[in-house]
Amino acid sequence: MSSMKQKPKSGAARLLEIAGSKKYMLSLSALLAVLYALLSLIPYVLVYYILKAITMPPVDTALVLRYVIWGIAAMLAANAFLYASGMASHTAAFNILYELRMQMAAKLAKLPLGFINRNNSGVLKKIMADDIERLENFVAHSIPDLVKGITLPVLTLGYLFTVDWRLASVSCIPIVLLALIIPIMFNKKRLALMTAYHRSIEDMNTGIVEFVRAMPVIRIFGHDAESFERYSGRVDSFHAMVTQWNKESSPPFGIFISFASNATLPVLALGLYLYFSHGLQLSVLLLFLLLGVGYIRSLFSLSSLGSQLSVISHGVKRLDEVLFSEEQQAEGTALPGDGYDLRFKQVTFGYDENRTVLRNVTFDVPQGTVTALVGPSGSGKSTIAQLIPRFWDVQEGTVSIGGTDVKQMKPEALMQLVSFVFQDNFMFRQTIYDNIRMGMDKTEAEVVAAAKAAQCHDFIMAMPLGYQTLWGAGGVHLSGGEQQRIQLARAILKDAPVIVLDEATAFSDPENEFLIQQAFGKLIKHKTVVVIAHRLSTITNSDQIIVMEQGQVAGRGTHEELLQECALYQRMWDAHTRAKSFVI
Ligand SMILES: Nc1ncnc2c1ncn2[C@@H]1O[C@H](COP(=O)(O)OP(=O)(O)OP(=O)(O)O)[C@@H](O)[C@H]1O
Repeated sequence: MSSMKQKPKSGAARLLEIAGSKKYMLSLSALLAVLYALLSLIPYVLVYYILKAITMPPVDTALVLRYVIWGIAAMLAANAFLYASGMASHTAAFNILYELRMQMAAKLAKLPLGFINRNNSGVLKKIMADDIERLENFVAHSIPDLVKGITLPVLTLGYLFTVDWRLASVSCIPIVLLALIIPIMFNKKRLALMTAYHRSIEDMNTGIVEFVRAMPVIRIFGHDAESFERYSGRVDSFHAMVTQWNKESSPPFGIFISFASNATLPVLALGLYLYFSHGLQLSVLLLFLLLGVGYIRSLFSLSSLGSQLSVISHGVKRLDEVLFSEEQQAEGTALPGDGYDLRFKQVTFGYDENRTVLRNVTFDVPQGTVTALVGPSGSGKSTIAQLIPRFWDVQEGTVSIGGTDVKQMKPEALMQLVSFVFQDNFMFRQTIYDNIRMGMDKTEAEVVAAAKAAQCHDFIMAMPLGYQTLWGAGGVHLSGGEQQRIQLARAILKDAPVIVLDEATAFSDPENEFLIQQAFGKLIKHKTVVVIAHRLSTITNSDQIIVMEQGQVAGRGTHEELLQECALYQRMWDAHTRAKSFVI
């Protein structure tokens, strides 16, 4: 399989490159498909000999019987070869699927974690499961079909030319037609249309999923499917695309289908003429009526191969976008340095080359202190947070903990150092106990102590099997606030010296606010903490507040200092106090 560093090929070339990794298996499958094609012709040829024998008395019954036996034997052998060819191509296909999935998994492990967050799990699942699965179709079916589709007509027509060149020439009409139509069907314009068509199917599917997810909001605001533009727009554009596709592809395809379906007529017309006026043998005429059009079926499968390939290539393109995307820089080997001071030094970062999101950001978070990040939406707070556990790598400057650049640190050591409390509460389908322990090397007493500190113990004990209750099993339900506290229990158990926390996680649920604040207090005690703040009142006591504005540090200090010195902070504080006095 190709090196991850080269630029990927595209279309059929890339498909063949992928298939090429199991060359021998596929060559075997192709060879067996050729043998199938050869043997599957024999019964027809024997029927011709039988007809010849019985139309020319005296009939040699022993010979006819021999022909019948050979015919049956050839038919059985042909099917055995077809089976073996399918087995070989399927074995190759499943091996390729396995390898690609392993490559994808290995690649995902090397990509920045932020890449996985950005491409939501649904998209990655689609690539790893559906797009790779489609390749099975190409390798296991399309390649043998292609071999059969070419070999069978060539062998058939080759043989027919040895019997009667005039009728054989007329039998070639469908092939000539296909040769003329294929370049028209698959010209650049149609290929582009085909790609647009598949993209429009995907857009529509995404629109459908969004529509279903957004149903409560849509209903509350009194909308329906038509007024939900993202849905209706996509359905409309799919409809327009199908109409255009039909308009463009129907004429050439229609011509081919109607000629190919009536291919018997010219053979029959010429055959009858030759039979009545040039003494053509009846057996020859029947042979051509059987074989002269019999090979057309395999041409039909060839004609649909093009559109199948386009669907598969589209999926492989998406797969390659992951397989060839830039990996995180080589893993560091350094162990954490002294202490847990966190330092951003002249950090510049953008998610892509075209747009800088953080510009020259410098600040220190001394060990054991709390720093709050505030600023308008989109100012870069979450981006700063994500750079600490190296979800992304900075383009310029350094992020260091205890004096060691996080890029130089051993990834496992960095992960030990930092707890990142996400906004999404992710629960695994396993017991509550394992959901807290998360594979960490901790004792049961430690797990329970963490659950108690996070104010989870009581509601866990009220569940049917306590800590051993399976999350996701029927009837097990936890409120949003309870799930947040489980998340805090995980972080407390991990006991990492650096904590990155999205304030929304800690305080978003008013009912649980008191309990969550208690858990939060236990979590951050004596830790180096960076908190992304959404409500200013909760962070006025922080040791330090960093005010972000359009990716730059606009102010730094304590609440009182910033009220004196930072105009943006003053405006934010005013807005906050006004909002608090707003009563419905
Ligand atoms: N994964 C991503 N890929 C590309 N751009 C991103 C990504 N995440 C954020 N951005 C962009 O980076 C900029 C800073 O976003 P960021 O989420 O850091 O801001 P924020 O201050 O945390 O905003 P909020 O308070 O709304 O969460 C925004 O313009 C945003 O559109």
